[in-house]
Amino acid sequence: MTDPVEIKRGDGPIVLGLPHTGTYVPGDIAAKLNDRGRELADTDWHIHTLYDGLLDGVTTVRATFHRYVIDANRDPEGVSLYPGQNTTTLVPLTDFDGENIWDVAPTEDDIAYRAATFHAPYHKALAAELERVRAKHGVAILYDCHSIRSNIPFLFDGTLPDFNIGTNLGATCDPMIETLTSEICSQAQGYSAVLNGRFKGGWTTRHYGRPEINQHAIQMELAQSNYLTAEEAPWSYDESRAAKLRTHLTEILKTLADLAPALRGKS
Ligand SMILES: N=CN[C@@H](CCC(=O)O)C(=O)O
Repeated sequence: MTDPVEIKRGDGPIVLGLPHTGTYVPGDIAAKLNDRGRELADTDWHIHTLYDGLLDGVTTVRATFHRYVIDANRDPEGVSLYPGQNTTTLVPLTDFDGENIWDVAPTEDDIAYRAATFHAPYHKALAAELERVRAKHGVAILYDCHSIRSNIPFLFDGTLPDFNIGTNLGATCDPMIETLTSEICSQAQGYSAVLNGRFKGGWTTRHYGRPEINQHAIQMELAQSNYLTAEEAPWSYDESRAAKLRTHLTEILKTLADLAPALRGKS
């Protein structure tokens, strides 16, 4: 079986989480998806490529499995990310358009198996890397990397801003982290940005973001139109759009890495 998690260790204070860029679906689970589900439309396409090589010393923790197997950015206890609003669940029953993705719906036993086999190893690795980095630097900053189509009426009205920064209303990181990130995004020419808009940070950001122990987390949800040729299959990577976006992502990551020593011991 494909290893559920890929780790690249660096010696710096930043850890990139990549929960949704994996496309691995074991054959027995793929056989239960319907044709629509097998399109894997809700992948954070090419996000690992987009962030590759932007920051020296960065650590990356990447789930190789697809979010339709089990969603690494959802509470393993099954608690909804946005109670009362349309969202997708731990093992999603629908895609982001609210359409059924299964021919054979997952049972409670299926969910428990996938939680133990995929979700838990990913988070064991992510927690261990954050611990390692924090022991070395006295501080760790988790930057959770995401992307999504910019028009999804089932999830939100209108068109999503280009940079969607989530800190669960400031709870998951030191204020300087969200302030500096927001400033860079707002000043990026030709892009729009919002802090804690529709996307406030998923379970990963909320779970690991503990400023009181010098462990900070921030989520970046990018509109896919900024680095894909089109927000539809075949989800092709657009080198020239990506190159432009990468300059701003580099500035964010470098700024956070430079900030990290000042956060050590602040709390
Ligand atoms: N691309 C993925 N988006 C995240 C959004 C989480 C959130 O902030 O609500 C997800 O569904 O896990």
